[in-house]
Amino acid sequence: MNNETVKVGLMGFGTVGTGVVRIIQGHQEDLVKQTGLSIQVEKILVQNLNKKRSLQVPSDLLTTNAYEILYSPDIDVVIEVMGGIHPAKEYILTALEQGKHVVTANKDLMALHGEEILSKAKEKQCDVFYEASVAGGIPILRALIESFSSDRITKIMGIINGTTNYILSKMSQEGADYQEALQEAQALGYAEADPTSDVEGLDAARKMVILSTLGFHIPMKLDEVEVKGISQVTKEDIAYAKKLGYEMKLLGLAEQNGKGIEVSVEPTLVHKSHPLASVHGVFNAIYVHGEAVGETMFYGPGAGELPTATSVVSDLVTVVKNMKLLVNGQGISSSYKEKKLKADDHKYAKYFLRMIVSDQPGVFTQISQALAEQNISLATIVQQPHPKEKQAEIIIITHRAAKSSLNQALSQMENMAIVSEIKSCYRVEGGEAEWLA
Ligand SMILES: NC(=O)C1=CN([C@@H]2O[C@H](COP(=O)(O)OP(=O)(O)OC[C@H]3O[C@@H](n4cnc5c(N)ncnc54)[C@H](OP(=O)(O)O)[C@@H]3O)[C@@H](O)[C@H]2O)C=CC1
Ligand SMILES: N[C@@H](CC=O)C(=O)O
Ligand code: NA
Repeated sequence: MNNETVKVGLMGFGTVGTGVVRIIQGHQEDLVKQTGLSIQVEKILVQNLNKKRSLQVPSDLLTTNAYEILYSPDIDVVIEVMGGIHPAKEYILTALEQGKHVVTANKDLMALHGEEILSKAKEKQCDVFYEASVAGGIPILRALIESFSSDRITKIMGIINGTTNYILSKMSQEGADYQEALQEAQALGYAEADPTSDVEGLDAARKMVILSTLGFHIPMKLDEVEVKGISQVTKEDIAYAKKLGYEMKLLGLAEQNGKGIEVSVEPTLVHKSHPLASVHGVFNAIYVHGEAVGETMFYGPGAGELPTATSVVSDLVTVVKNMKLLVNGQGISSSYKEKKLKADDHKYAKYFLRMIVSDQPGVFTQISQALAEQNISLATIVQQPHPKEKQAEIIIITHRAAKSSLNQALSQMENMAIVSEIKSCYRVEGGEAEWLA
């Protein structure tokens, strides 16, 4: 940094990188007013110098040589928006080793190697901020770190993947086809380079690692998150959910009580009276419950060029303000609480079950009995006709039950002669079950 300009090395010039350059250029006057310094993009790392780009920049700004950024004495801050683990991790660690501050949107990396990166930053008295990594444009990480620092958070529940919310909304509202909706999300720049991580829930799981680590002050690990994606969700499931007054959402859930902590990502039926049910398209929302504050909710765009870049550039502004105050690296807090994961018999939820059974007397009784034996009581049980002769479809919504009990009841029902197939089983949040109209 000279007295007037902070120089930035941008690693990645795709969806988010392009937005970062647009915002730094377009909002320069405000940035100068807020920080007292001008911000200049000095170099941009890309893979392919000849690629056609939606934003033109002088050709000497682009490079394929990361060292021109990492070892440049002029560059103060590195913004990593390339994605992936390698070489992004090595680049970030090198940047910190060189005393450069880092802003990243990389949840894959922060979920897996966040501890190592933050501890290197602390050692080097550098900042590392990653607001864009969770829920693109929503300022949720800063809210957890700063705004809730006086409270004890008990539950974080969120729609934190824009791609899957876009797909589920299109399927629910327009009856769109799964593949068609996924392709649209890809064309809009919402999906990851490999969209499997979006649709199989891994992207959301990585974000839940970040949210639960910051919210509960524990070192959460990715393999401790139970993950189920949306690729098995059918149009029938979505239609039944709607009939019963629910929306199908891919929900991330992190909950803690005296029995421990549970963190999961799974398709969930959210009752229409719950604020998360009205979050559609690429929008994300995170519901946070704190012992003192009670219920709060944060809503906004979860992906896309400018929303995500807004978070990146706001992190950059914080770095620059810290540089002026000489306090870089001082705000990094470590996980100081003991982590205890809940066993399945302490994980409670309501469930939606759909199964194909023989259409004969006594079926309801046998199914209800299998559930009652596991101490699971029913809120709703409905029989629907099934196109196959002598078969019927049963839809159940349970009251709150332990996960271990539900699993036992499911395996018992699977072995019953009257049950041909258990089609689906989803967690249910909010509302009371209603009868099918
Ligand atoms: N897209 C979104 O809405 C959001 C994305 N994120 C995260 O932001 C990051 C960036 O995402 P996004 O902008 O969508 O990704 P893109 O695929 O659009 O862009 C990636 C950019 O990085 C460059 N790049 C990739 N690998 C290398 C490498 N090894 N060496 C040099 N350059 C490389 C590419 O170069 P080239 O252009 O030459 O191919 C490209 O410019 C990811 O971590 C993503 O998870 C977070 C929130 C929202
Ligand atoms: N692929 C992600 C992008 C933002 O993190 C999503 O769809 O939410
Ligand atoms: Na965010």
